[in-house]
Amino acid sequence: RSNTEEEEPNSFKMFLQYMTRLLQRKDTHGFFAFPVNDIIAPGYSSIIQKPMDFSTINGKVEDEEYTSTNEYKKDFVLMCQNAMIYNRPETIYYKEARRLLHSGVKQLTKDNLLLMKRTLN
Ligand SMILES: CC(=O)c1cc(-c2ccccn2)c2ncccn12
Repeated sequence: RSNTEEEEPNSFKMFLQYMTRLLQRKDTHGFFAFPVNDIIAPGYSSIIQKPMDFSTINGKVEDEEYTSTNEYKKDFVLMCQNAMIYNRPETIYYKEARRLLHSGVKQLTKDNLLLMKRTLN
């Protein structure tokens, strides 16, 4: 390659950035855009051991902390499950998390990922 890896964004990174855009579009209220804080969610930091949100996921993609789609998928599922642990089932946060989880996991299935990779190359 003419220039070094650092200068040319690698295709895996671009793939994860594309996937995150697709998933984040489903979060229409933006509830999952930033870390949940204890002011809007009392006691959150003592109930949820491993918080996760899209801004953190985007940061990890940027810093190339994901070496596989499985690691990436784990953080997405963690983000949704946290919301289904902290929030009661009748809340909009719980319902949005469940919807996001189901549609996101479907999008991250093996064959869809393969399809996505093919179309991006
Ligand atoms: C994701 C989540 O659990 C969440 C996001 C939010 C949220 C996120 C942005 C704006 C307003 N609320 C929230 N508020 C109270 C309790 C829980 N939450």
